Amino acid sequence: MAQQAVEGAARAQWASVFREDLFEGQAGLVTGGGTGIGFAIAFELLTLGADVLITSRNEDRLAEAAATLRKAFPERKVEYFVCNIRDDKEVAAMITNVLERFGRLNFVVNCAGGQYPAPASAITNNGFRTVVDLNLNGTFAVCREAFDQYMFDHGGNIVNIIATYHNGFPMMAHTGAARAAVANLTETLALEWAAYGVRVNSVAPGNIYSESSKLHYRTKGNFLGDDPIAAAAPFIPCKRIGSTQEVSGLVCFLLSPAASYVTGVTARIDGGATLMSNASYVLCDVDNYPKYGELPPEEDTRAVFEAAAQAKLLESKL
Ligand SMILES: CCCCC/C=C/C(=O)SCCNC(=O)CCNC(=O)[C@H](O)C(C)(C)COP(=O)(O)OP(=O)(O)OC[C@H]1O[C@@H](n2cnc3c(N)ncnc32)[C@H](O)[C@@H]1OP(=O)(O)O
Ligand SMILES: NC(=O)C1=CN([C@@H]2O[C@H](COP(=O)(O)OP(=O)(O)OC[C@H]3O[C@@H](n4cnc5c(N)ncnc54)[C@H](OP(=O)(O)O)[C@@H]3O)[C@@H](O)[C@H]2O)C=CC1
Repeated sequence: MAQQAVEGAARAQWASVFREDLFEGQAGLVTGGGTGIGFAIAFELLTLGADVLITSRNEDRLAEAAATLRKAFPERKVEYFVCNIRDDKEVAAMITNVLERFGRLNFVVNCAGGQYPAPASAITNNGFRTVVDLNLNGTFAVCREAFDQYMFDHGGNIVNIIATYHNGFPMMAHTGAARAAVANLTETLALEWAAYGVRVNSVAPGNIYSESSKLHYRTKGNFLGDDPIAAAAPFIPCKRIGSTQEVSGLVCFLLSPAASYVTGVTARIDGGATLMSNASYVLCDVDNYPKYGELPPEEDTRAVFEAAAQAKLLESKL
């Protein structure tokens, strides 16, 4: 969700599909909560009654996001804390800080992460290590600190945002390996921590419309122009990319009591994209697939379909 779009927007415009008091009395943490998917999750959790601390490296962006959230939710506690999740000491201090401010840590959403696109042969060892450090080691450090400092005694709920690494991840070898490892970590933690009343799940988004995803592949010289994530639409079964609100809805479900019997899963949210492995099946046109949340303007999507058709990568148009 573009932060600017929320600024000044009527709160009802972003209303959640869930019950308004779903997370009343709860408090928790969203890493990467100042931008994109993390911001949408923080926004929805606040909508549903929770107090939220957002964290990431860039203080200016965090402060701006927190100000926007406080304006939208004056009755809630919105806090921020600068933390590089690749630094173990900063992670420990960040979890301590959440507990000092809220006195509890009912949920953690690990949304901080990322990578750069490059063919495997062009990824240096240090580049690979850096991306693994961010997405795997950083996520582990946050989970373990949250457990040691609070959830061991009180139970809790963790959702890790990863990515659809399934069937390999061309141009993303580092993040594919790290995200697959987090999916496995999710299963192990779910097993070990069930006895403590802690659920641990992952959400694996496919192509999602966010400010940074638009920029993500630009260096690749993609044939479909400025928004390569959106350019994937013709090749996804539902023929569109996803919104940050759709990811947030799934996270809120997993954090809710309706998911009490769900632990250790990785839920894909990709419009069916990772099912595209059957060479004998050609995607049909789609004109009535449901939409939810902020998506690219219709004319941009149409342009993407026309460009794909012109490049003879697609027979049909939208
Ligand atoms: C179907 C699903 C589609 C999935 C699409 C996914 C979309 C998204 O994820 S959108 C979110 C995107 N947001 C981010 O990725 C933000 C976070 N990313 C980063 O901060 C960087 O990418 C980072 C993980 C590499 C960390 O950056 P930083 O700490 O600044 O790293 P260094 O500058 O110290 O570099 C370390 C190492 O990595 C090499 N490197 C960094 N960037 C690139 C690049 N663009 N191309 C090639 N190599 C890069 C860098 O050169 C260093 O290696 P050495 O040179 O060997 O030392
Ligand atoms: N958008 C998409 O299509 C997809 C996104 N994803 C993943 O979902 C997550 C959110 O993506 P999205 O919202 O689109 O992109 P963003 O770039 O907006 O989100 C990444 C967030 O992680 C934070 N972050 C990055 N590195 C660190 C670090 N070392 N320590 C703490 N925080 C850090 C960034 O803040 P700061 O720079 O201030 O540290 C930023 O808030 C990411 O993990 C992304 O890879 C997965 C699949 C698809």
